[in-house]
Amino acid sequence: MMRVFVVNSGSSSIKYQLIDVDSAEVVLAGLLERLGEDGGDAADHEHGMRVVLDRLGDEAASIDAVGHRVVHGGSAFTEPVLVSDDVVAGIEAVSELAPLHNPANLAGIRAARTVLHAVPHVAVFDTAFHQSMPAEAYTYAIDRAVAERHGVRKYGFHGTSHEFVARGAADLLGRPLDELTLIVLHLGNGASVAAIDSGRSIDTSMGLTPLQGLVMGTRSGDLDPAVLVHLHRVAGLSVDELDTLLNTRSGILGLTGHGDMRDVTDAAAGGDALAEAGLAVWAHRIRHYIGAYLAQLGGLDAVVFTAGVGENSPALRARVIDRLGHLGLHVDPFLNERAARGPRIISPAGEGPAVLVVPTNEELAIARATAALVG
Ligand SMILES: Nc1ncnc2c1ncn2[C@@H]1O[C@H](COP(=O)(O)OP(=O)(O)O)[C@@H](O)[C@H]1O
Ligand SMILES: CC(=O)OP(=O)(O)O
Ligand SMILES: [Mg+2]
Repeated sequence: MMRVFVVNSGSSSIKYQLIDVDSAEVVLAGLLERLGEDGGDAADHEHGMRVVLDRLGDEAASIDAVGHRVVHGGSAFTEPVLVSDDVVAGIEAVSELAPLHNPANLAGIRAARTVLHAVPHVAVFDTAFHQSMPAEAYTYAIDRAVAERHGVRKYGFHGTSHEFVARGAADLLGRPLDELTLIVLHLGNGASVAAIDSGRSIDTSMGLTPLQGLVMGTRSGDLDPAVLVHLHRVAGLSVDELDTLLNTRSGILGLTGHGDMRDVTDAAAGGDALAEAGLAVWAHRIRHYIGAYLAQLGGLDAVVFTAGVGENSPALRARVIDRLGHLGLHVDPFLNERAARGPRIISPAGEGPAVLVVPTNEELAIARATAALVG
């Protein structure tokens, strides 16, 4: 029986779960917030880890290994690794590619290694699953020397989720993963699409950073890169202001004034024209990627919805799929709308690709990867 303590460390929070890997049981889960702020749960990540261990009480002694979510692994990390001083240095080396995420992930790793020094630690990367993309998919068409010098290419994120969900889709369809072509829509606060051929990612919508691709809660996703130059020149926005605009004041929030998809769907249902227009842009972008990835895959067995929005909103799933009947994609209103939680098929039986809902579980996937590595 192996127990893995899973840590998802953000800049001001630590999310954690203690998971019994064999039974997939979550023994304990929690969240520390507002680290470093007045009245927050702890002064810094190391104090935070000590607070977490206090909360675990007697269960702390049962931890066999620690699994850490690391958002950016650059090109160096193609699978989960045992954390060593060299690995910490390697993660640090790619941190400038993910300034919003990696420094916080590293703070969590350092704190946890100090406080839980007797057990092995494993880093599991969001980027790893997408390292199978071919060069034509990950290459940006800019000067090669500039791109190579600065590590500028598409990396892709949410890989732990895309891989977990692809396996779940194969189980649900009762077919081997290596015979399937899948388009996975991870629609949470951050959102991305992956084209998966025979269990391998061949393209994905996020890029150098988690800003590219779909319209997200607060992130713009795709735009003409000249928008940045234009706003700098005509509006005088600085680099930091542009960064903040695109990452925190754009996306659904920027279009509708609401950051939470539940509020947007409520507002649209109540006749709010901006909410309706925002959802139209959101769905248009998703359909754009479904069409592109159908072409790249050369065939399609299933479209799979996952994460907060994808798992919980029948109305938004229908909004995406209802205009894709010409591709053979349909949702059955009864199957789509019925209250259910587990993996399920929501398309009518018959011809054409299936449409599925497969709940993601990044923490369980990290726990399993950690257990597999420390054996
Ligand atoms: N019933 C629902 N209808 C629409 N959106 C929902 C529903 N339930 C959850 N969501 C949305 O899911 C998003 C959060 O998804 P989640 O995968 O938990 O994100 P993250 O892990 O990136 O924080 C929020 O925007 C929330 O509004
Ligand atoms: C990589 C990323 O966008 O993660 P999240 O969805 O947790 O913001
Ligand atoms: Mg998420």
